[in-house]
Amino acid sequence: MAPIISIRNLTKTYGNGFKALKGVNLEIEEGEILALLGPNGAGKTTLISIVCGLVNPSGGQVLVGGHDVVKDFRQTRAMIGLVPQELTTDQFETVWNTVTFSRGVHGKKEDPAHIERVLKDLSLWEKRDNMMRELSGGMKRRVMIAKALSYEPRILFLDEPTAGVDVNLRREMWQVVERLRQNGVTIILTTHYIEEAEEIADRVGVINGGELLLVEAKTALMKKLGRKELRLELTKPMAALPDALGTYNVALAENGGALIYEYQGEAEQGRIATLLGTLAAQGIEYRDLSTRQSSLEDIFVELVGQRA
Ligand SMILES: Nc1ncnc2c1ncn2[C@@H]1O[C@H](COP(=O)(O)OP(=O)(O)OP(=O)(O)O)[C@@H](O)[C@H]1O
Repeated sequence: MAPIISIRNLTKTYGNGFKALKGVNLEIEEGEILALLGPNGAGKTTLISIVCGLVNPSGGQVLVGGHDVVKDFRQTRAMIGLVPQELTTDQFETVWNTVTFSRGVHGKKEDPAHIERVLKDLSLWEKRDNMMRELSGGMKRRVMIAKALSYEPRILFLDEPTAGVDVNLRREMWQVVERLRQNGVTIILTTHYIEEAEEIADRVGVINGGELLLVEAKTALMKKLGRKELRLELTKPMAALPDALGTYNVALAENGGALIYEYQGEAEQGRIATLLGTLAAQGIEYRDLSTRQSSLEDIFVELVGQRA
């Protein structure tokens, strides 16, 4: 199947000479959820803005549904819903009108049944006659999504959908995204929260300094780059590592009270049994044992050299 979005050798140099994108290649399949991670100024918003036709590329090409975003702007824009970071609604308008107007602005003919479905899906139906200013922050964000869905886009861009919202609201938003995916909408979201990408994305792209460092299925990424740690709580603390453990990637922690073996991939995992055998042979006893997998956050820090 042809990808719904195809980005080829995309570059963007702003008027002041700043290179915000340096040759980005990316294909996005219909129905997937892609999370774009990157520190401030990485180029995420620039990339989204070009795909949405709001910023002109300096070089390369973007196809949406097979159409060029510059030449066939109308067709491509109609396929995309964009939920920006800032809340942009009239505070004295009702929820119903806000969402209905948005459909009209995008040139679609009235369809109250569709608006009703969208509002119900986003748990906004009870609030349809309330004014925007009467809503909580989380509800306002959901109205922003409803506005984007009002004209039935096949692709939805969410620019930092949960920036600054509390944990409960964040979880609620993730459920909304999951429901949208079940309806077949392709979703691209930018986020600073690694946990968010870990929770809801199928694939993760990491952008830094205008370059897409990698884009990979989340599970494959965790498998490939993720490290594991085996931790043994020792019965008797050790002052130093015995020579017999010299060939293993082990270290002492907690003033010699714990032994940590860091490993990556199946081969190193296979050495756990030998390591435990060596410990037994040395008379080193432990009272507890646990393993921990490095998170996407650890992987990100390693790639980008800083936190998201
Ligand atoms: N109109 C502009 N003129 C000049 N430079 C710009 C312009 N817009 C963005 N930039 C620069 O391009 C770089 C990428 O910006 P962009 O907004 O795409 O980053 P981002 O990854 O979305 O960051 P954030 O996470 O902070 O939103 C930044 O260094 C920014 O200062």
